Amino acid sequence: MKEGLKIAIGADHAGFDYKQALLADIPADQLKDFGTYSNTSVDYPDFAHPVASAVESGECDLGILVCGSANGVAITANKHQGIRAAICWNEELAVLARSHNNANIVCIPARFISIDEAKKIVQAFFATEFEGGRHATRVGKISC
Ligand SMILES: O=C(CO)[C@H](O)[C@H](O)[C@H](O)COP(=O)(O)O
Repeated sequence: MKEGLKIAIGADHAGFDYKQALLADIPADQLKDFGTYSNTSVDYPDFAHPVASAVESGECDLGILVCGSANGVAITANKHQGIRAAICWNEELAVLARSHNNANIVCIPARFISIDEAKKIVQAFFATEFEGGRHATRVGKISC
């Protein structure tokens, strides 16, 4: 984990166990956990919006969102103007999300990958820098 990086994390009940496993790899002083805090059924927008707001405001540098398919949290997070949330189900997609799309939130499909895969995806996401160049031109055209 890059020193000084501040990470926001959130999940619904379907992503709770994965969120807890991911917490173990992030220093507590670099982390803000927006919940949920149990396996009790909840609504994913209630956790995706706070994570997206924290990254959008600059309170946090990058975000992690976890739900069953990653669709719900990604759809919700991408409603925020300053957010580029990417669904990643392998490491290569995580690298491309950062290097080509300057994604600032990684969305994990907990019901479709293993916890070990999720950990590798998050590490790859954090370890990759945006390439800029031609990709910056394209990312600049995303916001309407
Ligand atoms: O948004 C989703 C579906 O695209 C997430 O995967 C949720 O985690 C899922 O809908 C939760 O489903 P449940 O049957 O209420 O556990």
